[in-house]
Amino acid sequence: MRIDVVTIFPEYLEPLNVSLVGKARVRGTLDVRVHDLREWTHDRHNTVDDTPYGGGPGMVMKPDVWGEALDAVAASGEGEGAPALVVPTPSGRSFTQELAVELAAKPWLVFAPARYEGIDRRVIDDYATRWEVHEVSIGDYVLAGGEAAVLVITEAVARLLPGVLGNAESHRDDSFAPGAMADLLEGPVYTKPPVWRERGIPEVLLSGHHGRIARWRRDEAFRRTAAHRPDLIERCDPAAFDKHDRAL
Ligand SMILES: COc1cc(COC(=O)c2cn[nH]c2)cc(-c2cccnc2)c1
Repeated sequence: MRIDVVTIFPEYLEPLNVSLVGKARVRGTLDVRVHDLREWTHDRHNTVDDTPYGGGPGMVMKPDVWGEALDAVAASGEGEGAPALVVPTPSGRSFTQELAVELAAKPWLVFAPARYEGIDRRVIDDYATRWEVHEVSIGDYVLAGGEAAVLVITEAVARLLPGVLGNAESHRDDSFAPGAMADLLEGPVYTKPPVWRERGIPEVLLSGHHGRIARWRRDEAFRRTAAHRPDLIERCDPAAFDKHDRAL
């Protein structure tokens, strides 16, 4: 997968050089290119924003600068097919594991994190005639810029790419992974030492009885989900629980 990010804060994307995404880049599984939007300005102050038509607070990012930048990114990928443009915004489609899976199947993502009040609408309207466009929200709050959202989306997508997660970290039983049972939150996890600050481990986990352990984990996940995200319970398919139990 190729990922391009156009931003006025390239240093904000430094975390893409470390950990999971960093290793995937070294291995060649991911080709990540970060571009400074100001490269495509032509004035002395490298201006990327201007006052909003219709008045109102804040500034809007200029369409001409974004257009030149995205055209340059497009030109650098001639023959690689059209990318999907991903614009993090509070007014976008909620980013979920399902959308992460959808984006992980794309060969090329171009991220356009905005600052200020956003990007002139005509940029998205123009690119939507040539590229797939995903306006994506990572949550119901307003950030000063979309760069943090690019880090979140990139990590959630990268870990789904083949070979990116080591054997130790498996996403097979991910919370939110498509599939009725897996829409539960993760239950509690434990590791050595067996006693820590006078706290032991739930007996069932030491029993070696895999069926009982799986049922206990399912029940704990259900309990946690009911407490923190009852909305996810409604999406579960009871038949999947029976199937899960029958497989124990
Ligand atoms: C593309 O337009 C944007 C993008 C962003 C940055 O992304 C987020 O905040 C976000 C992404 N998921 N959840 C939050 C911020 C605004 C904005 C809106 C109103 C006032 N101030 C700023 C507009």
